[in-house]
Amino acid sequence: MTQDELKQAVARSAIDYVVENEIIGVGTGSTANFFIDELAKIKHKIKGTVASSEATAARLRGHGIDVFDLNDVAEIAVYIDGADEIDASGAMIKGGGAALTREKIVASVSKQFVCIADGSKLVEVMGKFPLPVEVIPMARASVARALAKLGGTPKLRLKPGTEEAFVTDNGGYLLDVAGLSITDPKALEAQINQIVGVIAVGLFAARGANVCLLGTAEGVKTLKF
Ligand SMILES: O=C[C@H](O)[C@H](O)[C@H](O)COP(=O)(O)O
Repeated sequence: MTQDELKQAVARSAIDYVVENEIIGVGTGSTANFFIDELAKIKHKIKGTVASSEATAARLRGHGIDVFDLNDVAEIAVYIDGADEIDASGAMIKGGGAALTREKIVASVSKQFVCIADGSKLVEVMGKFPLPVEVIPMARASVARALAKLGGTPKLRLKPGTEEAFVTDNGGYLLDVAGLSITDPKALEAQINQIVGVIAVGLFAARGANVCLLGTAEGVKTLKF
């Protein structure tokens, strides 16, 4: 099976976690896109969605699915999203698709977090995938120095094919931090949150996944945390 087929399989399985007549939080990225396409088939069964990025909002609306502003929503039944890495405790690295801050906000108000990923995303120790950190542009260099002190090698994310900084939906910059071996994700998340100028870190440990649907050649495996 190709990686896309594995992603499609978990996206299909995630439909079982959609709560009828409720608001669904929707993530960002290639796996989340497959989920959106599946959600479109049962759109009449849900109240609507909250999106974690402009790209996701556009794809949802393109399917005729209602997208609410989070400020108009009191509660989200379930948040469904991909991950760049996930460990055995349900902690994740996210933000490869640049949406980490809004993803973290939507996840924080959701009763359940269902992570959908192909099997290659499950790792023993996270950190091989560079950890994305969203920063206020003027603090790019000072935050980079603080991250280097934690043992990482931060690199400013650029717009593909240019020398210009990539700008997020929130007007932030992204530092992708390589070389970390994340043995205590909760502690590192708390430490990075303390750095002045950080908007959000793509480490989802304090609020990790409740369930992970993992696409493997033997079928979709369900991990519960
Ligand atoms: O910002 C993007 C998100 O955190 C994605 O969920 C993550 O990058 C995984 O993306 P994909 O499903 O494309 O591998």
